[in-house]
Amino acid sequence: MPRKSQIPIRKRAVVGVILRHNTFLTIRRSQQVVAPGKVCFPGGGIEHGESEQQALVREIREELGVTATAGQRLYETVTPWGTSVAWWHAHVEENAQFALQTAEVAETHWLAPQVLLRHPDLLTSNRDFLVAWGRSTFAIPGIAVPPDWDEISD
Ligand SMILES: Nc1nc2c([nH]c(=O)n2[C@H]2C[C@H](O)[C@@H](COP(=O)(O)OP(=O)(O)OP(=O)(O)O)O2)c(=O)[nH]1
Repeated sequence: MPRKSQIPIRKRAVVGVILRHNTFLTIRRSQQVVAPGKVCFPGGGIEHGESEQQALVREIREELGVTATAGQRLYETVTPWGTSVAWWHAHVEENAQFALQTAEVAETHWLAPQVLLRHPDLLTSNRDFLVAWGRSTFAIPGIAVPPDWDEISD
């Protein structure tokens, strides 16, 4: 997905990339939201007057019931449906206990990058994000691109 897009921006969203022991925190979206059952990162729409960091912390609190801190801004994409997505590294405490808002989030899983990339229910825009990471378009602090990445991302 190109970073500079001709697609008109209709909405802005923020996504949290949270790591633990070389795995990503992923959510399975509930059946009641857009893209039901898809697997992606926590996140959501940026409200009027909110910064990306504020939206990131609010969305993670609403969806997972934990307090996150924003790390660095990793990347930016525009989805084919016109949402500008800011991808942020984020942190939660090692022993944080999630309290899921089940109307939005059906379940959480810590997934290795290779598992996430090959996940049959992965949100397509997240595949683009992972492929861009594998091409070193940007780095994610604390995790290296797996050596077999090229073979599995073809
Ligand atoms: N949550 C989330 N959204 C993503 C990811 N990747 C991606 O392209 N998006 C897009 C899908 C949506 O267009 C937008 C935000 O999605 P959303 O459905 O979770 O948020 P929303 O604004 O509809 O709902 P809300 O939580 O703000 O109420 O970002 C991802 O990994 N996680």
